[in-house]
Amino acid sequence: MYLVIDNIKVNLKSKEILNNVTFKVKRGEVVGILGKNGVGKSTLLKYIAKLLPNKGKVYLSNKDLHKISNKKLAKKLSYVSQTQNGGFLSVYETLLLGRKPYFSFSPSKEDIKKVEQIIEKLNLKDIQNKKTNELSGGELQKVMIAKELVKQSEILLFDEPTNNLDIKNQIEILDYIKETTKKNNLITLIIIHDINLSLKYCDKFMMIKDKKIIYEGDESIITPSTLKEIYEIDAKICIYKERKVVIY
Ligand SMILES: Nc1ncnc2c1ncn2[C@@H]1O[C@H](COP(=O)(O)OP(=O)(O)OP(=O)(O)O)[C@@H](O)[C@H]1O
Repeated sequence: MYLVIDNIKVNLKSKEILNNVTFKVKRGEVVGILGKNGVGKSTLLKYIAKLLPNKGKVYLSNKDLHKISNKKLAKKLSYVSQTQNGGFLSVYETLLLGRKPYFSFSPSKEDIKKVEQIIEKLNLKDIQNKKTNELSGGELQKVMIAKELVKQSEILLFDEPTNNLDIKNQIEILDYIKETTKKNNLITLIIIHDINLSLKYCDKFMMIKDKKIIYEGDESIITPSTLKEIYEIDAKICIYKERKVVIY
């Protein structure tokens, strides 16, 4: 079963941002989206998450996800944006809110169990009673990722999920995202600027330029020449412990 994006076109304020974007992602795969600032990476994720005026042509098992109710879509798909705002709810309450698509008035034992599991897994115990507007940027980012992960949806969309995190937290979050994608056969799309991190965690890559995906495939598409074309940089690639590493 695949997530299929079929020839989408996105205009924002009458400017064409994406045109002729088509791809499919297999279950169990983490796909890294690469490209320069402003090429439309976030726009692509927002489109899939049904957050833009343009809609349609996003299929999961032949079903157009934009034609199901928002409540059903909220269960199927999780989206974490690039910027986060805290509020007056505590971390614990915020995580419970992540389970909201599954309950009407009060959370079930199952919802509470899932929240406690993610607190444990992502080491959030020390901050669970803090209000989210009293967290550091990195803590807040981690909580907002956890809030989406606790939903256990089939499709995970992350827009630079680790940009505020220290290296230990980056590894912890990306390890968990990869582990849960494999274990639960999810579909994960992740915008990531650190190419070496993307090489460590992504199974496939999409490179965006000129409003479309110009390269798509496994790590073999990450080469000095594609990096030059995408980012206009001179990079070298070496192999360290059987892993491809990009040197800028
Ligand atoms: N609400 C909007 N209205 C009009 N134009 C927009 C809007 N949001 C984004 N854009 C424009 O769309 C283009 C793509 O933006 P997008 O945020 O998708 O880029 P990106 O590749 O995610 O960039 P970055 O790496 O900097 O996050 C940019 O030129 C941006 O100015």
